[in-house]
Amino acid sequence: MLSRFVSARSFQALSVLGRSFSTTQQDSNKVVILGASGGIGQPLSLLMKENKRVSHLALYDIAHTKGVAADLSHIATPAKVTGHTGPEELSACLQGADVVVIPAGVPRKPGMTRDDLFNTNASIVRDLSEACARNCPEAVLCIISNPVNSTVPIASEVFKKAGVHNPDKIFGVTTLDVVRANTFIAEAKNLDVSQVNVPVVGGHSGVTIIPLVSQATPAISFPYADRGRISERIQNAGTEVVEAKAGTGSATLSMAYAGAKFVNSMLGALNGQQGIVECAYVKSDETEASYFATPLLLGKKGLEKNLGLGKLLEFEVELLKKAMPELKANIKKGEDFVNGN
Ligand SMILES: NC(=O)c1ccc[n+]([C@@H]2O[C@H](COP(=O)([O-])OP(=O)(O)OC[C@H]3O[C@@H](n4cnc5c(N)ncnc54)[C@H](O)[C@@H]3O)[C@@H](O)[C@H]2O)c1
Ligand SMILES: O=C(O)C[C@H](O)C(=O)O
Repeated sequence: MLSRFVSARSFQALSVLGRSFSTTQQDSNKVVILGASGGIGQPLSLLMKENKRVSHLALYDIAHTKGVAADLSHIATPAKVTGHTGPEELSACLQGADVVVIPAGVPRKPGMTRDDLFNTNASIVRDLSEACARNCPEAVLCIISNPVNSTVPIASEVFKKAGVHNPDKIFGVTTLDVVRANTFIAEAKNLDVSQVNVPVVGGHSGVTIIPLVSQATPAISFPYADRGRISERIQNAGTEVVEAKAGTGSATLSMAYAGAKFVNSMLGALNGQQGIVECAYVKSDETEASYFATPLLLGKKGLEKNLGLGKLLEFEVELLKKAMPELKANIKKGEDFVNGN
């Protein structure tokens, strides 16, 4: 009940903010983007440059960052933009950060799973997390790099090793799953998409993505077969984009939109806005998986209250059961990677 109530309020707050996710208020926040020259990094940086909550936008990548920063710096919005290239410029980029967003790493090609990215992206996220733990241990981390089911545990283990772990400040960004669920369900039911909010829980890969259509706002229902079809489409939406892009990458523009939405919510909460709820993948006691996405009430210190799973339909309980083995294996793989097991 609380979850419904808070979700609806947060949804109204976001509606008021409008589609650019900017506010009329000028806050003083440093946002860092690691992987800023990439397919997600560039449009996400553009959206962050437009956000009035951002006073300093610091962009880091191993290549092309100076050009992206110079380009964005000409936009007539208040955020100061700095560009940082290569490991020797990483510490300066991170110092004083309030929020660090990580879209660094390789994307999928057709035929690959997100777990197939582990070999390349695990060490990228580990090394960037080590730099965060050293330079901005108090910052909120928003991890986009796949496989999210494993990269979030990797970052947490790195922070634990450094003695600075705060589970309320490490988030796997699963907002794109919610954005897709809202879009597909609004289309199917001929609703105004700006009024639709569908929680998506679990992880961020295939069967671990669990849309909770029974908890949608406004309340909707589907016949059993349609419920199965729409849930599968939400679970496979990333693959739909990977196949349409035919070897040139995965979702970038919709991910930038989703990332900007999540970071704007986070900045709002960190700066004292109340009642902000987003689904994200965090350290969790809600299920037998030690990391799990659920609706979260955000606050001045990051995660304020996990709003949990709520009441599930039998259909959703079955989805949850199917997700567990893959999710638990992905989490263990990430933890073992850092701890050398
Ligand atoms: N969480 C989600 O919902 C979601 C959605 C879409 C994509 N993704 C993931 O986001 C990641 C990035 O996707 P993309 O399309 O932007 O890829 P991309 O290849 O276009 O961009 C990645 C960027 O990361 C940079 N990079 C590589 N190693 C780095 C390092 N050590 N430090 C800093 N930067 C580094 C590259 O130079 C490049 O600019 C992928 O892993 C993809 O699977 C996640
Ligand atoms: O599908 C991918 O590989 C990228 C991302 O996780 C997505 O959901 O679009």
